[in-house]
Amino acid sequence: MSGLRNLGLAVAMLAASGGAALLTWSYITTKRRKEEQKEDVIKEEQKEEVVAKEEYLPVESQVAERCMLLAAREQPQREPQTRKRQVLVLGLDGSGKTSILNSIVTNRGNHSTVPTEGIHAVCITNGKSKMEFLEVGGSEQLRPFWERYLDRAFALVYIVDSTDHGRLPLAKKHLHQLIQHDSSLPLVVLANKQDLENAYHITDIHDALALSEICEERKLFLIGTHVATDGSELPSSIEDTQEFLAQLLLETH
Ligand SMILES: Nc1nc2c(ncn2[C@@H]2O[C@H](COP(=O)(O)OP(=O)(O)OP(=O)(O)O)[C@@H](O)[C@H]2O)c(=O)[nH]1
Ligand SMILES: [Mg+2]
Repeated sequence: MSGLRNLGLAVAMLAASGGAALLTWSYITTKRRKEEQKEDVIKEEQKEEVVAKEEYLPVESQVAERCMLLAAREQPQREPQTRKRQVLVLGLDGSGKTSILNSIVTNRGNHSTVPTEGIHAVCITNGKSKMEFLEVGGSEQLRPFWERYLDRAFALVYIVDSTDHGRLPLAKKHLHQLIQHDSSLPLVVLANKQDLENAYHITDIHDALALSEICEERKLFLIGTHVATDGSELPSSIEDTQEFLAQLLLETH
């Protein structure tokens, strides 16, 4: 629109005062272009500052840093901001988020023994599709940060410890608060630790989390999972979750 306006202005000036006006106009537009370029640089710098500020929490894993470096090297051109490749992984502390992510990365049962004190990111490349999983620790101090990461995600994976009966109401409260922020974000609930004897069955988890109250328009899945303790092969439930997310990513873009 402003290009058209400039052209109209140039034609009018030419008609009125000949070639000198064209030179004047081209000088003005060159100057304006330089000013615009300068503004672009300033805007880019401001944007980077915002992105830096948005990294609220220390990145725990070196895998994440490597993943980000690789991503930066592989993609000289920035992807459009609308292209979301991130799966946000949330759930109360001890529910098994890191253990599940470690198992996906190593392709076998891989338990975590260290609570996540910030964020933990892993990058999975499957053929041409690349997906980032971002876990934010589930401790009480970190839960207020959870919702800040929702905007970047194309799906939310919410993990519950199926044996932590006493804290299911708390897990439910946080889940319902989170999904209020985005009415269409696909939700995958993993009822983890199904290997343990006292684990609630997924139908009990369905009821305890009041999943029937979640709007029908949202894609919602509930899967029973466990992480093998003996380092054996990735349980099929986790493989299915991974495949399902890859499919969701394809559908979303
Ligand atoms: N038996 C069994 N134990 C599990 C399973 N998944 C995780 N655990 C154990 O549960 C504990 C917590 O697992 P984490 O993966 O660290 O849990 P988290 O959700 O990442 O916890 P935070 O990082 O503190 O939010 C660890 O001792 C794991 O070994 C599972 O499927 N079965
Ligand atoms: Mg963790």
